[in-house]
Amino acid sequence: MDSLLKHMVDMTGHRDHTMLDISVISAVQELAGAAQTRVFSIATVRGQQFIRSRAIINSGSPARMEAHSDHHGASAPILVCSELKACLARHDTLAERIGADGARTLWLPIWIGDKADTCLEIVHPIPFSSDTLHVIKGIVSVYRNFQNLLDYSERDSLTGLLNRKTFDDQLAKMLQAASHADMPLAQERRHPVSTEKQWLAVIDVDHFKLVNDKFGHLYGDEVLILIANLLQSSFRAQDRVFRFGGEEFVVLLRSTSLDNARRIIERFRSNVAKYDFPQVGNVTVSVGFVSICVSDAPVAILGHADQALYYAKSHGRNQTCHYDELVSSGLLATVASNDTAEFF
Ligand SMILES: Nc1nc2c(ncn2[C@@H]2O[C@H](COP(=O)(O)OP(=O)(O)OP(=O)(O)O)[C@@H](O)[C@H]2O)c(=O)[nH]1
Repeated sequence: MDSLLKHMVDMTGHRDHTMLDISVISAVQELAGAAQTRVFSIATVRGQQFIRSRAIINSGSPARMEAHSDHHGASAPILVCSELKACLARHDTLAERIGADGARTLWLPIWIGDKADTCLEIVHPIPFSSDTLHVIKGIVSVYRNFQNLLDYSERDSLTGLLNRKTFDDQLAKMLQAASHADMPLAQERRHPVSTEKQWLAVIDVDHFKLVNDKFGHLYGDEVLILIANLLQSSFRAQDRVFRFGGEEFVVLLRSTSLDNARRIIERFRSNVAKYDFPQVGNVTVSVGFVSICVSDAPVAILGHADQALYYAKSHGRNQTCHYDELVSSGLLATVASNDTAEFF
């Protein structure tokens, strides 16, 4: 019982999804005496379900995060766990596979509302006793509630998008991980190591004050919600969309080429321009984007994207501008300061 309480205190002491994952698999592993415990994400891409391992613990070893770049490998079609696929289709909470040697693999999807995008997997050489199963289910319930709470604190209440604080955390983590690992971030702006990079786009609704003034704040709010929906449907599952504040949004685009980044951003911009907003009619957005360099400070990366956005705003709006192109064509100037570049 002491051990269970210790794990509960540990799990609920975290303010971070990764640490919560690590503590839940450590708790399950110890309390169930499992051979292996894993937590993975379940994502649907073009109608197909995939699983992606997030953290794992093997008997006798410490728990660890599953390190992988955001784009390549690491995902497996859910068909490798056919029992889990069937369980998800039934909206059920438990699936089991019995191996030829009698070993059990247990899957416990974490349902939040009618969505399960996280699952625990426990491998055990023999069947679990009903008491152990009861404890595991209890841990899963605490994990689900706490994940729900963390999710709530990371999101903007109007649009449901990730909020500014989450953006700050995720960009800092992305830069930190890239500086320790061989991730496809540009090392230096003039010498990219790969044609695939991470990108940051800042999006601002054009003349949004006019929408509020003419139609009122409720219609203004509805426009923001509909733009958030268009953002989520226009970008890919591995990209991250944030509401930065007011009528400004930020997208982190993962591992793609300049041409792809531009095409995806332009697809979104034109989706907004074509959309018939109830009552309000036509709304447009301007976008500034930049490649993320591991050597740049977050404030400099945002500053560059903002400069490109400002250029788009002051040259007609309803357009996408790429920071590096503006600089190389002489339309924006940079001044080298101590360790970053600044603009005037
Ligand atoms: N309805 C609504 N309005 C908001 C919200 N947050 C910020 N705003 C409004 O967004 C407007 C932003 O106006 P400005 O910064 O002047 O920019 P703009 O009118 O979009 O003009 P440009 O950016 O130059 O195209 C202000 O009127 C804010 O009150 C919100 O959550 N809901």
